[in-house]
Amino acid sequence: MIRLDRAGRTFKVRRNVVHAVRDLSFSVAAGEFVGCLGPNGAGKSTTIKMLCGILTPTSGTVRMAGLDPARRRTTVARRIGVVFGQRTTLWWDLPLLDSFELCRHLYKVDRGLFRSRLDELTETLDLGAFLRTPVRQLSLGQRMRGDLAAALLHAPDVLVLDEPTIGLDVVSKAGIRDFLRRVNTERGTTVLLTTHDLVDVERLCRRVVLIDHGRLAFDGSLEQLMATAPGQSSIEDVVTRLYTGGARPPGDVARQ
Ligand SMILES: Nc1ncnc2c1ncn2[C@@H]1O[C@H](COP(=O)(O)OP(=O)(O)OP(=O)(O)O)[C@@H](O)[C@H]1O
Repeated sequence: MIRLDRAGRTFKVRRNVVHAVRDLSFSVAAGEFVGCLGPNGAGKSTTIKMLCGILTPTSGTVRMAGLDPARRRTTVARRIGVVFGQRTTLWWDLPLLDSFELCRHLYKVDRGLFRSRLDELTETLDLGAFLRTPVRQLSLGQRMRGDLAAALLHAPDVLVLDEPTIGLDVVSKAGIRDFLRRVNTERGTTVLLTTHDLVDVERLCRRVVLIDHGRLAFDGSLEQLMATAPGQSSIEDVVTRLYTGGARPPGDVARQ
């Protein structure tokens, strides 16, 4: 469903080249729930942006549902749902319901299907009390639930999540995790989740890919991840060890 083959992305910053992602290869099969980990500046968001077609790789190839996201952006957009936890995709001044209606138009979702999906999402994400509230007046937790609903209204095959639990309290996080688990197990939606919250990973992901300095540093099951540091009992200790293993400054910068 998702495939990166030696994908790379550089950015020119004045006279420097930043290698945000380099030689990155991994794939995600239909129905998997995969966690994408990495320290700050590792290249996770850049990877996600390439998968969504927001950024074009400067080397290698990226495929989403067999399609090149940069060339087939509209088709790919209909197959995927995306949530950027740090930035809403909803219309700030509009009531949540109007944002959903705009999504319906953008994704050309049949009115009857939209109604039934909206009813289902309203119930499972408990949106009823604030459907008519402008997005700018929503709390972070309410807004995140709204963003998740917007990402799923067109029933995508793949859900790509960039830090969807950032800033949420423990109860809100638990609710979102429960919802995501159900989306994956009951609907069979493929999920790629980037997060710094290791509880998200422990509770949701059967497999983990770890990116460090733009490169793949680990790809395996949660059990295999834990086995990389025998004697460490918590995932936090294991991941800290992996992050600090070959520590280099973030954002590997090479002089041109
Ligand atoms: N548009 C851009 N222009 C220049 N450099 C960029 C750009 N976007 C990302 N970078 C750089 O690429 C590297 C990877 O950034 P990216 O946002 O992908 O990391 P990340 O793993 O998502 O980090 P975080 O966990 O902090 O969100 C960083 O060094 C960052 O500064």
